[in-house]
Amino acid sequence: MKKKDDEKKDDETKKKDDKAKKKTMKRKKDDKTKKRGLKKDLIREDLDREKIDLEKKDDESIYCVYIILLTKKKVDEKKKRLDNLDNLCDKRKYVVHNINKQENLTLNIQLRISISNLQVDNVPTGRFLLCRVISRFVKLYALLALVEDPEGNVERFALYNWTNIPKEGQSNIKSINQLFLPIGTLLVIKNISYEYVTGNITIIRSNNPDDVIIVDQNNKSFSDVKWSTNEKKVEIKNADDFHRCGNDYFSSSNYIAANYNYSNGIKLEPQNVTLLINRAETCLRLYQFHNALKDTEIALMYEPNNLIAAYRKGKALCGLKHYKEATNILQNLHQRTKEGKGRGWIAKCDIPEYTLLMVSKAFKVVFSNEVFGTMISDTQNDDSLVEELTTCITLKLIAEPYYCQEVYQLYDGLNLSENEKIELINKNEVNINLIVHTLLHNDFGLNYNEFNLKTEITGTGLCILPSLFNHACIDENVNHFFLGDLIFLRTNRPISKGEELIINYRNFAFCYEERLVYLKTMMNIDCQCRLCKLERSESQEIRLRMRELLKIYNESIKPKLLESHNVDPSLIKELEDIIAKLSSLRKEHPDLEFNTMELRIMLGYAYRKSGNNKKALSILKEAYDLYKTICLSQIRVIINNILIISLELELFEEAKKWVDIILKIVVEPIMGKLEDDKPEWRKEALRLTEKIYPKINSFAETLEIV
Ligand SMILES: C[S@@+](CC[C@H](N)C(=O)[O-])C[C@H]1O[C@@H](n2cnc3c(N)ncnc32)[C@H](O)[C@@H]1O
Repeated sequence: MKKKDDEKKDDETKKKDDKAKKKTMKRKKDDKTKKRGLKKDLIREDLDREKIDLEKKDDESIYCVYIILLTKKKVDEKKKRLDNLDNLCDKRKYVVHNINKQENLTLNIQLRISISNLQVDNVPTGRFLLCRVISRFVKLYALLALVEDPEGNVERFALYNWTNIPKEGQSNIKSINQLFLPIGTLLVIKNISYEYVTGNITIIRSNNPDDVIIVDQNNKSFSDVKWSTNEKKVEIKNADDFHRCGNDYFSSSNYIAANYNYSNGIKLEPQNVTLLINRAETCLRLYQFHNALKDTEIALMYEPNNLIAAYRKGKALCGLKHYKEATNILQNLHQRTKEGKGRGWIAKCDIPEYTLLMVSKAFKVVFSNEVFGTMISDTQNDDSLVEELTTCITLKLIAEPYYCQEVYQLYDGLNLSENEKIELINKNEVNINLIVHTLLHNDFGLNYNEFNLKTEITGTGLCILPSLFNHACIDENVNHFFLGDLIFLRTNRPISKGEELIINYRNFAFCYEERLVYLKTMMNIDCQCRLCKLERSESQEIRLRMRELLKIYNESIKPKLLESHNVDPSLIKELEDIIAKLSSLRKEHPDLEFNTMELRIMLGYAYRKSGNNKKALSILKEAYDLYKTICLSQIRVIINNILIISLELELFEEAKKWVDIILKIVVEPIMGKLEDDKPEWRKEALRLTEKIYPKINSFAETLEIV
């Protein structure tokens, strides 16, 4: 019975509990509905009002609604302002509050520090950074944005310890979408710490909101400060300007600023493939693989055969660890390029003759007089020069490892897999093997060992952008020329849009076998120039015959001519005979008949030695006419000899004409096309040759040209 009573009691209690539970649930439901109603009301109200008084609300969720609301209202505007940090940031919307007080700005402008003077891991005491926000802030582990200083330096900026839930009773709180932190906000930051985030990526970090002063728009404290980008902004008008500006930042390794400029260009020309693939490269370097992938995919939509876009897409996929997809793309790319030349320069528009394409400062050069303590150069010294260059570059990379990426991006001939290469590039590790191989394929001789010219300083150097030019043994359309450690690249004829820009790596003797050793064995070049094609197509018999004739010249004629005081006329006869035979073997292609070039110079020398200067002169002039459009380096030797003989024959007017010809050959790659009808060019040109080819100046002095 007791048991039954107890059970009854339990039932009643249970019923009461259930009733209470139901009541609580209903109340909760009502609360929720009320809150929803409140939110709806707020949304409705806010749609009508531009500003709401956030400080009055204390419920975090209401702030969230506010942000969503703003997002809805400004969705179009925000789409336009696609920020590159978007992919990294937390997509939930935050309201972040500044809890510091606006300070009275009595800062001494002398204590302002520029971004370029910040040093990693060194807090500059007493100094402050004046900067302005140039990108939207995003909330990641901190609040992140880009800032620029008055000098135009751009850097990442992270604000730590800013609360996103305001504490009760706090005044002076602001949300990131309200009064401060939009693009253009002027900030003063004290106690700045400058750090590496990963690799060589740096960031300005502020740990204490009290160190950040948001300069009121009406505050005139910094009204005298000139902002370099204000001036730039006036100048920048179109996508090309942004492109150029982006490239400038890119070459100084400021990938954030480069990205920012490319993005501005893309806003103006969304279908500009070059801008898209350039921005993709900046994203890759900033480890923003998602963004890089997006850009390359858009670029490939417009230009499905764009190899660079495909290559960068492969790299982005690697970065995202989609290895299978990346391998497919890169293998396909390898297939498409393996018979080609790899990267190179292609004309994007018609380029007129004598256009200066590039003046590039060498990454590093070494000169023969630095290495050997002498001005005299010879072939044995070439290896020592390259060794010295290897040492210098290695030391430079040890001291400044962030330069590794610049050097390692060049072709190295090591056949590393894409991943291995990317890993090496990302590590910034000094790798001697890679440096040696990179130099092997990219070093530039500063002066070639020319026929008996032993008075010039030679040298060798590594140049980054010029290293992307491919080679042709003849018909190169770009000439390159060194002045100190600057390399000048100038077109030597009009170039049409789409044509490849080509240089001649080495103007050495045009003997096929000799060239083949250099091209195939050393440089891994399967040259398809007119000359190489012709030589490949010639029969074995013709080749053997040529070799035989050249052997006779080298072994039994040349040494005798050089050594003997009196030239035996039969030697001259023999030499003429060989020249005639060699020419007849190429009679169908007289313009590609280079085997006789040295022989013709030697014939002129022989006639001069035997006292027949007139004959010597006519032989050399004939040689000049044959090769003047093709072989620049040897042409200088021919003209030198013509000049010497003309002076000996006292043909002064003629000699002056030849001084003009050689002056132009030497200085036009640097100065551009010289106009005959403006005689003042001679003075300028001779000032230049004094430094680079003083031999001409001694001729000019003898002839009293200046
Ligand atoms: C100085 S790099 C030139 C840029 C290189 N194409 C790249 O992708 O970085 C020299 C290398 O380019 C390639 N190259 C240059 N000219 C070439 C040509 N005419 N034919 C084939 N490959 C060439 C060879 O692999 C050579 O070792």
